[in-house]
Amino acid sequence: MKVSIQGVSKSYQQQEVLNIPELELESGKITGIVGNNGAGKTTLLRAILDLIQLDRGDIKIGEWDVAKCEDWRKKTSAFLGIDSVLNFLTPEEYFYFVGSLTGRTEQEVAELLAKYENFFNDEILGKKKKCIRDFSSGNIQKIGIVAALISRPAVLLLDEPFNFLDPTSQMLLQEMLVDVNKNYPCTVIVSSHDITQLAPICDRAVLLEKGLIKHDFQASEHILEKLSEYFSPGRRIISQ
Ligand SMILES: Nc1ncnc2c1ncn2[C@@H]1O[C@H](COP(=O)(O)OP(=O)(O)OP(=O)(O)O)[C@@H](O)[C@H]1O
Repeated sequence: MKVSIQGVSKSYQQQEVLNIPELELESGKITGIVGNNGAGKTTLLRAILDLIQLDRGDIKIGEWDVAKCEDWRKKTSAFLGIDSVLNFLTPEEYFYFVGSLTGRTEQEVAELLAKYENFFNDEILGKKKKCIRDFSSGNIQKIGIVAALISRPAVLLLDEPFNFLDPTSQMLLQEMLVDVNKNYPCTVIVSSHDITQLAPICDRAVLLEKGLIKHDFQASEHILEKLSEYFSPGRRIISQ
């Protein structure tokens, strides 16, 4: 399912933080959203999820205008950081709750969780009454990411999913994203500063700078090399 962005603008205190005349994120691709601090990555993801009111513009998921209907929500999942996880629940309670929202039985959720056993590394499930807030940041991150995968969405948005994860878990997450993208199939939109983890799995990387699309790299253009060049400290000094 594609995501279409048309004539979008958002300002805070008269400062425009997002201005995207046109952007289409193709169905079934993995798109990376990259940019320096404050570039507008989270704002873009929140706008796609209709969590902020735009000053102008339209965003569609499939044929659904996200601001005008709710149907797209059944096909869309997101992880927007560890603060967005219901941390007073145990992991199991949270997974079954999220599953119930999309009509999954406990058996279906349990089967899906078994698929992520390796990612959980025996740290998440079966911890009795331990609430999510008492887990480490990396493990809360894992809980939030897997919860977003439970509905097997047609569109998946992840904000900084590699944060807090150990190197093995980062590699497993790469495999998980490629798996959902190819096998379900799912349009994956990932914002991250971690270009070494992100670039190898991306079909495309949209680079934001001060709310504008500065570059739009395709996989054939050696995304990691281009991004490494863009983010090199030397370049920032030269351009100042
Ligand atoms: N609710 C808000 N009120 C005021 N300004 C905001 C608000 N939300 C975002 N901004 C501003 O919008 C700009 C873009 O923020 P955003 O969080 O989208 O950037 P980002 O690319 O995700 O940054 P980072 O990499 O640091 O997480 C920033 O200047 C930020 O201060």
